[in-house]
Amino acid sequence: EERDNSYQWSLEDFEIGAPLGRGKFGRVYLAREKTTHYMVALKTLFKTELMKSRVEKQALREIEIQSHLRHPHILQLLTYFHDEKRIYLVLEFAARGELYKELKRQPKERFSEHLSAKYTYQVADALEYCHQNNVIHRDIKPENLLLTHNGDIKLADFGWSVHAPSTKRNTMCGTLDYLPPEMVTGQKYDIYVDHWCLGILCYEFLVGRPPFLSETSDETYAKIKSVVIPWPSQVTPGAKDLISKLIKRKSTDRIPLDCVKNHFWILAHKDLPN
Ligand SMILES: Cn1ncc2ncnc(NCCc3cnc(NC(=O)Nc4cccc(C(F)(F)F)c4)s3)c21
Repeated sequence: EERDNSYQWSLEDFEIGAPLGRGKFGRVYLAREKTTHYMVALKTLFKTELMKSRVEKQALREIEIQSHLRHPHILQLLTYFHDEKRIYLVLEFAARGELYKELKRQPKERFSEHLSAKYTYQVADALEYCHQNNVIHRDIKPENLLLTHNGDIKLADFGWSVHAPSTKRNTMCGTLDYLPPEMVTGQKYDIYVDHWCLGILCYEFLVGRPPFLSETSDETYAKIKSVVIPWPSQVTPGAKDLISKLIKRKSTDRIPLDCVKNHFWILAHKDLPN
């Protein structure tokens, strides 16, 4: 039977498969839509958990933001529904899973210049599209990047995204390593927070750990505010040039995303065979 847009999806429409991951608020399962056998990722969010952490508005904002974004490197929110206990996000399935697991699987837990440039390019492309739609992702890190069966990037989890500009705090403590100075000091911030995170991300791809990683969060904060980047030998001059142009204290000094996509180091490495 035809399903028009008013069709109400429910759990009965899906066969639930293996768990794909777990988060604070619920789990992600591989699932198959019964009539088309289309594979999806089904993310469950427990309403009680969302209410306890007072993030239910955020869930609605994510659904609102995600349902208007369409881009090859953004994980698509296909639809959503809820029952008395949970909200369900029906997401595009990224068959090669979480990028950070791929990073840890690498011989020296870091990517080649080719993969680092390819992934940095694809994230920049997705962020440029988000910013054109006035959306700041705010939570760019390897844990929020997924890989398709072709090995292409899907930017996921808009659970923390907001419309620019904003002063909303990233109240849930994830890793501090990706926080830019303006968010650490609670100032107003804008789309350029994503540029900072892209620089941290590119560094982590090449080195295997973020530049300000420290034993304690106080040390991490201090390093973020100092913006002193350690440069291990494997970071080539081209990569250092790009990263240094993104990890800038003054948000408006961070180069635009189209300059990232056209940077000589990106162009020299993004299309090379592995
Ligand atoms: C692991 N894995 N492997 C393959 C694969 N394919 C697709 N997806 C996967 N995983 C799910 C990726 C996500 C996409 N969007 C998300 N969105 C979210 O988690 N939102 C969210 C969370 C907590 C709190 C809030 C709230 F309420 F505060 F807003 C919102 S998670 C896959």
